Amino acid sequence: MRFAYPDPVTSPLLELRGLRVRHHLPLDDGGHRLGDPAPDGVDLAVRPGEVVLLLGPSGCGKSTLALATNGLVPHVVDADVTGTLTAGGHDVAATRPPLLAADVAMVFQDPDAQVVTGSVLDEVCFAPENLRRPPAEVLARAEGALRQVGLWERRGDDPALLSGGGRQRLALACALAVGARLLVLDEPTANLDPDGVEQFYATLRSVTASGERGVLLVEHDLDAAVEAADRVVVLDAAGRVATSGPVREVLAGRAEELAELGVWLPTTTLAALRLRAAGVPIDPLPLTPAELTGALDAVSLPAPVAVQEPDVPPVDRRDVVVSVDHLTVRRGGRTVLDDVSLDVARGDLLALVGANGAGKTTLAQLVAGVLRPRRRAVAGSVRVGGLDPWRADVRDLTAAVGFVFQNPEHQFVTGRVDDELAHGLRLRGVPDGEVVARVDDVLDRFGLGALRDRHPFWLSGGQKRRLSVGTAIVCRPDVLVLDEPTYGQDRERAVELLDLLTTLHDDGTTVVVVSHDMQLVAEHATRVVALAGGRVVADGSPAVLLRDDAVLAAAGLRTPPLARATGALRDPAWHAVTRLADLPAARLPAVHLAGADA
Ligand SMILES: Nc1ncnc2c1ncn2[C@@H]1O[C@H](COP(=O)(O)OP(=O)(O)OP(=O)(O)O)[C@@H](O)[C@H]1O
Ligand SMILES: Nc1ncnc2c1ncn2[C@@H]1O[C@H](COP(=O)(O)OP(=O)(O)OP(=O)(O)O)[C@@H](O)[C@H]1O
Repeated sequence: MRFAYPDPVTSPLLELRGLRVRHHLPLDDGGHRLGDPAPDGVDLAVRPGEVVLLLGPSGCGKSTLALATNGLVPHVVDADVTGTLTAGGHDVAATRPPLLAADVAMVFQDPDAQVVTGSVLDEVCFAPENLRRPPAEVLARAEGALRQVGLWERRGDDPALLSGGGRQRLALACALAVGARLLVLDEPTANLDPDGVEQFYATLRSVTASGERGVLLVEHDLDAAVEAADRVVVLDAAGRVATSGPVREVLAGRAEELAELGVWLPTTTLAALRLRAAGVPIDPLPLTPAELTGALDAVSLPAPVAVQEPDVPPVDRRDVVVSVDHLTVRRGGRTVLDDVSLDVARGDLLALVGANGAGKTTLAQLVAGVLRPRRRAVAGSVRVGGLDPWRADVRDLTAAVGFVFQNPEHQFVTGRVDDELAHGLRLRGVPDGEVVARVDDVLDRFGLGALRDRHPFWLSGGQKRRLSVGTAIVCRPDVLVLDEPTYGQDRERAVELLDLLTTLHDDGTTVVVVSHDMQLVAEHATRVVALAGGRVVADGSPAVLLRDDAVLAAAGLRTPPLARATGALRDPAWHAVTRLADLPAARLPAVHLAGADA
């Protein structure tokens, strides 16, 4: 018998057998105890030319698995790892992370975690230089990668001065420039605008087209991912493989099962599930808007439940809680807000939308007083609940306005989850008994009770996000400003979070939320303001605005998936349907399919 060498063309680029990871949780005496396993006994393979999508509820071990592929777990993050793991042809357990760098390129869930240099171009050159590629090749690779993600024009800038989406694009460019055969991407589109998401998937297709490279993709937002992925592996809450197989077979074929696990499904699949439950015969389930249009055109449809007011009533001046008056702001030598005037009325649930770098975060932070500009850099003014947020005392300000950062780690100031929640209340002198009651309530609502003594940095991405929202709502401010609050969340948690925001809003809190998720905006916002190049380019009702192609194009946005599907239907009665809640839902199935039930 001849010895068979592994075939470099067809043998997997990544192969896990029985991978089990238990984090080391430090104890006060300097020792550690072991956390629960996540992932737990996972088998998975990525072959050349394939995009494999890894799904599962928050905390099930997706990021840990991703970090294990290049040895960061356990070489940098302490953990017990069992099972076997081969990546890019290396036995990872026996290889130090730097030696894997040429063959395994990674984009972390938190793009800030990987920035090491002072300029965008240097950042992209860094890895290929370290791999000792010739200078001309390094530059050519860097230019190619930066053009692919739309950052070539900003190559001279400091990465710290990019917007959140800009930093995410940079992290992707760095991974591409390495030229590794295996790419491991952990939520790479979470901060990208819809154009960026489209570009990202086009890039992914070109990366795998030659059949030599493969991708492991951890992603919550499936509306775009379904068209690019070949196979799916779904983990359950305990970190075990719940199901795996070709995308269509798993996401459409086992949709009900996945919804029950709390895993995202494409919006169109969710819509079809709801319609099926209301007696509309749709089989098989669609994965894309075009497939949903086709399925609905083939059956006779009941009337939709049109419940959304198409027009936003004019703002009543007596009820203005946030007022932005002719605000112009310069940052890093650029005008990032340009004569913005905006009144937010009590009771608005306002979504601030726009392309990466449009100025959303800057505006949100100025309103919340998190960013206090230098006099020379700003013209115009902001008032929140009668206060000037740039000069007000912090204690007064936290009662008026709460803020949730785009990157949750930017706001943690204590060493324990429960202290983090109590911090703002103690600062304001709230009595101890009430602090305990309010903290327990938030821990409970966000499923963080078992993690109350954990250091905030040792949480999963989704758990950090929930904690950051918790710290803002525990103070019960009149106005709550949130920058991308659902990124990194599984479906169940995102729905819960939005239900909670809707409840707070119904109870009288004014909510301003920055979001790239147009479906989420369609479902929950009562008003949408679109920014482009630092200017307000549209202000109105989601039902109207999110269908207006001219406005969406001007703001670099896209029609949300459900509106895209219904807008193309032959039956015009359905053209106004933008939300899952607009669908007839006579008999909702046991699984809670969306948080927007009217
Ligand atoms: N550095 C760490 N130290 C200790 N425990 C950790 C650390 N990072 C993650 N964990 C824990 O390990 C488990 C798996 O976390 P992981 O980040 O892999 O989950 P995930 O599936 O990526 O979640 P999410 O979708 O919320 O990002 C969680 O229970 C988390 O609290
Ligand atoms: N600290 C800073 N110093 C200088 N310029 C900055 C700073 N932070 C952001 N900018 C620049 O201001 C502009 C607007 O950034 P901002 O973060 O407000 O955009 P955004 O609309 O929130 O984008 P994203 O969707 O990517 O989060 C961008 O050109 C960005 O590069």
